[in-house]
Amino acid sequence: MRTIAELEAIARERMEPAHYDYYAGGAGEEATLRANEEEFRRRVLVPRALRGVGKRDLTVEVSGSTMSMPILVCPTAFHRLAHSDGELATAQATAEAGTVFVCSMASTTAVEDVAKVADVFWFQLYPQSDREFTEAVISRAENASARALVVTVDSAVHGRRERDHRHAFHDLPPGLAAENMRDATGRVRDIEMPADLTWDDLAWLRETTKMPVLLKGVLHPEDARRAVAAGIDGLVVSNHGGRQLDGAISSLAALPEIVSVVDGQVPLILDGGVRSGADVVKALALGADAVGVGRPVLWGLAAAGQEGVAEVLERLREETDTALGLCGARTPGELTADLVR
Ligand SMILES: Cc1cc2nc3c(=O)[nH]c(=O)nc-3n(C[C@H](O)[C@H](O)[C@H](O)COP(=O)(O)O)c2cc1C
Ligand SMILES: O=C(O)C(=O)c1ccccc1
Repeated sequence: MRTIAELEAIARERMEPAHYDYYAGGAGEEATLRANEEEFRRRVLVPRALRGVGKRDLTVEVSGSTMSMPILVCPTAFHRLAHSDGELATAQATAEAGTVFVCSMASTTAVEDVAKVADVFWFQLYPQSDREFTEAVISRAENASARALVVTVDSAVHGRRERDHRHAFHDLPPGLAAENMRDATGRVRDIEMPADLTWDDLAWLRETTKMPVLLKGVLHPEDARRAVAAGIDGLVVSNHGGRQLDGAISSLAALPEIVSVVDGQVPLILDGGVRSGADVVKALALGADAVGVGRPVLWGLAAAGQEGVAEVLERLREETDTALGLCGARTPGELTADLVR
């Protein structure tokens, strides 16, 4: 079984440089991109002995979806840049791993096709200024039986990504399109970053769907408090993998204050920089209910399609199981903050 770093090296060789850099890169000087991983290195685990952990059980339930491990696949755009099977390969490997695939609004495969291979999947949304169109996209996801709606709120404007400017990467190659952005006439719309969106729109969004609604990209504890007050069903603590505000706090550093305000009222998912089972255990011990992985899955996909995604997820599962046992826990729920320094 290859390491994530080995799969990334293969992905880098196989991909167009512009596409590799689109995946790998972050905003600005990429300080936040680096900080996500660095914060995991800075924190260490203090393992526990003689706890009789027996056989571990990694299963968790988040927002009504059961996952075989506390790791889900983050929404990431344009999987067909990595591999011709695109999101179908990712969704199928994730379903076979027994966890949740979050389908990006910017997927190069229609959500209806993702639904054919994924039993339990969620859908990520950038609300568009055209409410009718936004409602149509939500209906498509809901009719395709997506189990939750993840509304990304860290993207009022597009982050400045220097690598994309350097390569002049703006458009998908011919033949690929953001398939969830087709309107009734079949025309593909550009995805707008929702600059005018406010908490008022959220109330509207909340009423347009029966799916649980999670907010993705919350870092300020006051926003977490507001989201809970607004009846939001869950939060993803995230800085978008360092791709939006360079200089933003790392997601792991932001977690403890959010855990403290949310106080167990809604589930918390953390993403950004999770690269090992020990990272998963650190995030859970500090109060996340599950973590998301973005780039590692893309490296697996680019290196070896569905098999590569399966490899990444199985490695993370085994490492998480090992780290959990060595920390003296039988289940994710048994992890406590005192295990992290
Ligand atoms: C290539 C790429 C595309 C992404 N596209 C989306 C997207 O369409 N919607 C979204 O909410 N987040 C998107 N993200 C952010 C991820 O959901 C996630 O927050 C981030 O990748 C987690 O960090 P990690 O890559 O270090 O695991 C994207 C990230 C990457 C790397
Ligand atoms: O690249 C991204 O991080 C992202 O979220 C996005 C947003 C709009 C279209 C495609 C991807």
